[in-house]
Amino acid sequence: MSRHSGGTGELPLDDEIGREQEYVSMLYDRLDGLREQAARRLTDALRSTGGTLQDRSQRDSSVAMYADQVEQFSAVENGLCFGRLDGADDSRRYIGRIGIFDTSGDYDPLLMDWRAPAARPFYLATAANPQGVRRRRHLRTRQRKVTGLNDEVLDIESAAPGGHEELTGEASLLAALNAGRTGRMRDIVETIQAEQDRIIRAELPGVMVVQGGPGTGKTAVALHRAAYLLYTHRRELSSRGVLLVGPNATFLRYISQVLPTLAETGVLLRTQGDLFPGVSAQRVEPAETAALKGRAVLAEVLALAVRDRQWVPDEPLEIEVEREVLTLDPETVRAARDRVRRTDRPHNLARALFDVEIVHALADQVAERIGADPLGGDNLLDEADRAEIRRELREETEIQAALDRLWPVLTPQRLLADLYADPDRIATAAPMLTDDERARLHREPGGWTPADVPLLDEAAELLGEDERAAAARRDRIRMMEREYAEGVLEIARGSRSIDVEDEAEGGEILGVTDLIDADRLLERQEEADRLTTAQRAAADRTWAFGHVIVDEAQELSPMAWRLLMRRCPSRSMTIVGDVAQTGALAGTPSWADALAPYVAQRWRLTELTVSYRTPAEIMAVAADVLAEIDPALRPPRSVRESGVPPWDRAVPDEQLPAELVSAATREAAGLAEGRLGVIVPASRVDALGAALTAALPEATVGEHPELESRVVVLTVAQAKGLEFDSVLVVDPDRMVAESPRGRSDLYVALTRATQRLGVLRPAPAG
Ligand SMILES: Nc1ncnc2c1ncn2[C@@H]1O[C@H](COP(=O)(O)OP(=O)(O)OP(=O)(O)O)[C@@H](O)[C@H]1O
Repeated sequence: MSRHSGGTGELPLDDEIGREQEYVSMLYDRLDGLREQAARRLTDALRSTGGTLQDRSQRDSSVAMYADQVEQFSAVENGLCFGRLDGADDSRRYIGRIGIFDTSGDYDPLLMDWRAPAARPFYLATAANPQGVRRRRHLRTRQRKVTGLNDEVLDIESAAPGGHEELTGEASLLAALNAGRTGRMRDIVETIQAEQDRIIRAELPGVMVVQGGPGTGKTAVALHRAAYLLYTHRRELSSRGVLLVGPNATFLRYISQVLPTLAETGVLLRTQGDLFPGVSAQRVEPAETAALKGRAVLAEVLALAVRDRQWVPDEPLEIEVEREVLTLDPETVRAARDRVRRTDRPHNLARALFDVEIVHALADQVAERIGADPLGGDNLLDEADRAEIRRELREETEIQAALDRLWPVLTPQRLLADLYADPDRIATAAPMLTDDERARLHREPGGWTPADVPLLDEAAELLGEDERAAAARRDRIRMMEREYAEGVLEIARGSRSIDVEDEAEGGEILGVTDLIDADRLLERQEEADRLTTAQRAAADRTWAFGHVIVDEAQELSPMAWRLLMRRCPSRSMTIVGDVAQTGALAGTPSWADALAPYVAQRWRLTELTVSYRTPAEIMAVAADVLAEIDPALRPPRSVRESGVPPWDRAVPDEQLPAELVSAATREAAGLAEGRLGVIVPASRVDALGAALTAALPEATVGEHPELESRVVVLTVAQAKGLEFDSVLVVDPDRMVAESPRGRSDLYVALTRATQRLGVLRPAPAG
């Protein structure tokens, strides 16, 4: 029989586990009850028809609410309850993923949401500062079964000898850190540490930067903060939404499970490449080109590119209208253009003013001609006649065609594609760039890169939204509404499985999805705002989020910052990253530089100092590389040692693929569970990836590698933010040589392992 740590001397462990099992089983019964109730209410709301507009709108919000609840109650199934706090006053509070109340009695909390203020001592209480807590208990569960306990008694005498006072729930923490990785990030709700808790629960307004070395839990903290903010500021944030931006699609897949298991589905996860609705930026370009496009000067280039489209012809422009020729001379066009420009309206919205100016000038010509007094007196036409002429001219296709040439209404995509495609346009728009830089911008149309997205956004601001853009937005919303309606029905269908023992009810629930399909649900809900906030925000470029969280924020270029700041006019932001890990050439080596244009000095810096991922032995290797990046930088302190020294071996280059295969085979075989990451220079990923996948069927490589495979081959850019139990870093010198920020890349590569690290390098020739 095992004993629980920090033994209490009260009951034998098995009895204690038995008691906790009774309580936990009761909580699961309640959870089932809540889920069934929500599923039943969802079914009823879906089935009911008719009523006034207000009834229908109310029903639509009920459908959304109950669908959400069913999802949330299902998502918290694993680890529903993970802790207990015993107070010095003999009170007892159970802590879990959601709050559950005793609805049959006094509404006492049976389970307290980890985000509630009363749950906070679970993360902060220490023996030195027990905050009214006598004992903190971590409960370990597998599915619905309690499998173990860890107790900490919070008084100085009973504190476990050799324990780290600064760690809360040390035994549970170390168990979590040493567990095999699955290829998906897990939440850390059971073992959040005090320095992390302070960041998670920091106040909502303002810009907070979280700087921390590799493995200090920045991503975990960012995700838990999103969940905390939505819980604590629900009313404020539920209508404006929370946006979380990550570095690439692989990373977003890696973290995608975390928020649902915290019962939060309302956060929009996006990469920079997805931040312009309607564009999916998949095209690849050289790092130097991306860096150039990220520079702030591109905002000026785009402004000039827009002005360049406001054309003044060199020669008079002749327009034939009903067999008569009207002439627009350059001076008239220039004067009209200058007057319109002075209004400072975005280009597309200013077009109407330009039309008025030009039509006026043309109408004057017509009036001169047809209204001239043959006797030499004043013109015979009055203002009403002239207005009629203007109205008629405006309808003429020839005139509209001329206006389209002089001041074309443009989409951001059109503007940018035309600019890139034409060296003359680039020359006019970018006089401040060098010849080489201008040459870099030139390219044929065909898809967008992530670095184009902030430029499209900038262009959209300069152009303004015209009718076509508004129509495209409505189409996107319509499409998402359909997906949403299908999602709701899927939840209704899925929720039936909870009811399998209740045949009659189960039959009824199934009946609903037979009765109504997504199209009808969509039609029925025509009048209401049916989409979740996150969905509406995703379709709308001009959406202003209530809070924006950026992970790996050191990678953002100045142009990307401009885009993000537009999405968050309230400047309520959490910016998470590590300037020592900056890989992108346009990324930031300084938070102050990146933020100064938007908030000047009004941002606060918080730091995470302990690495939970990287064991001390591996951190020592990475520390040497960090010192080469900047001798003033200090690596985070590792929370544990793995007892396994990292190895470093040089082999002749021609033998490197074979050596790598055998090292990977060995490492993979040594993993009881967990994952092996093989991180290689970008220029070698194809060849080494092919060698590994040929030899190891469980290996995967590619643009979006399958992270759940046991062996994953990736470049540093792909490995950013990820982790593996064991890591092989291949050809580190080439990694460093491949980019001006190569040392930061190597630092990232060396800090991805939770247990073991091997370095394989080609031996110097001769
Ligand atoms: N309090 C904690 N309890 C349990 N695990 C934790 C805790 N804090 C961090 N971890 C674990 O440490 C690992 C690293 O966390 P995370 O990926 O958030 O670090 P990071 O600072 O974002 O790293 P990087 O800069 O390398 O991307 C993850 O496996 C995470 O679950």
